[in-house]
Amino acid sequence: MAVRVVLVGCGNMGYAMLAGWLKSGKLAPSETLVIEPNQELRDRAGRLGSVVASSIDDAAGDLSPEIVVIAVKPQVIREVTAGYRKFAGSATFVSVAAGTGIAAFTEILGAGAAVMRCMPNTPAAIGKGMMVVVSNANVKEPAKAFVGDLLSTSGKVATIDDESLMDAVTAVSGSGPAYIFHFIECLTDAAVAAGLPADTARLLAMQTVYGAASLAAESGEDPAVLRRQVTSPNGTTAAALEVLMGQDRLKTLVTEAVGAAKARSVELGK
Ligand SMILES: NC(=O)C1=CN([C@@H]2O[C@H](COP(=O)(O)OP(=O)(O)OC[C@H]3O[C@@H](n4cnc5c(N)ncnc54)[C@H](OP(=O)(O)O)[C@@H]3O)[C@@H](O)[C@H]2O)C=CC1
Ligand SMILES: O=C(O)[C@@H]1CCC=N1
Repeated sequence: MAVRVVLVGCGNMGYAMLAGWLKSGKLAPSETLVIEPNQELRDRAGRLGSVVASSIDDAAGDLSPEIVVIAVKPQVIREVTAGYRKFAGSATFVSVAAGTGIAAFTEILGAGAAVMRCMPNTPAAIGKGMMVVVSNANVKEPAKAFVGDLLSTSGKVATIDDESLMDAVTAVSGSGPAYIFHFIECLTDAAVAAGLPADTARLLAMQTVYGAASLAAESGEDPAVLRRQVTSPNGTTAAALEVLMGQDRLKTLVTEAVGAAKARSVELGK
């Protein structure tokens, strides 16, 4: 089968998306070409059945991909993207890099290049990702639909028209899984400090976050209502929430954290 999608960079994010796409069956492994210099990561992609190469120049055959997904670090994105200029006339480029704007890509690929920016997150690997997409005017409807279809296999897809919102998106859903993982770490440590064995502590922390997020998502209920349903007057939850919510402690911390991530996204784009 001909290669339809070239994935450039198969680290944490690239692999998470690739795994999601292939698991869905919407793309055959042989329709994906992974360019990744790191042999271990290349082999990992190869085990999913993707065609792999260490550089685009080493990739065999005449390629005419529909989509080129750029999933390398923002620090190397310009030099790496320049190596794919030859596909700019025919393929749609999809960048998942934090910060780097569409204008940076059209500077490198030419003003007529079709460029989409997507901010995914790592739960994409199990089909539970959040992907936010913005496109330039050169992206044609069929390519937009194909990318949207592909991304939807990795989770929920939202489209925005205002690219400047991408810094905030990155700070919330792009980086967000790390905040939740850290919360699980903290709850686990607190459970151990409260006397539970380590494996029980981990199970309780994980299942509680999973259950609470699932209930919030599936019930569609306002999280504040769900919170109140747990909180008996003068009970245990009220005691804990006084610590977390008193003087808006957690809210202040989360707002500061999201602000720091957003500021860093802006910086990465410079
Ligand atoms: N991790 C996440 O949760 C998210 C990441 N992103 C974005 O995704 C992008 C990738 O991040 P992440 O996956 O975490 O980073 P990783 O470092 O895990 O992955 C990037 C990979 O690209 C490889 N690479 C370097 N140069 C080339 C090249 N010329 N051709 C092909 N591959 C190359 C790197 O190899 P080597 O290490 O050997 O240089 C590395 O394996 C970033 O731009 C980030 O902003 C967006 C949303 C979420
Ligand atoms: O930390 C980062 O810069 C990337 C972007 C969003 C998640 N990871």
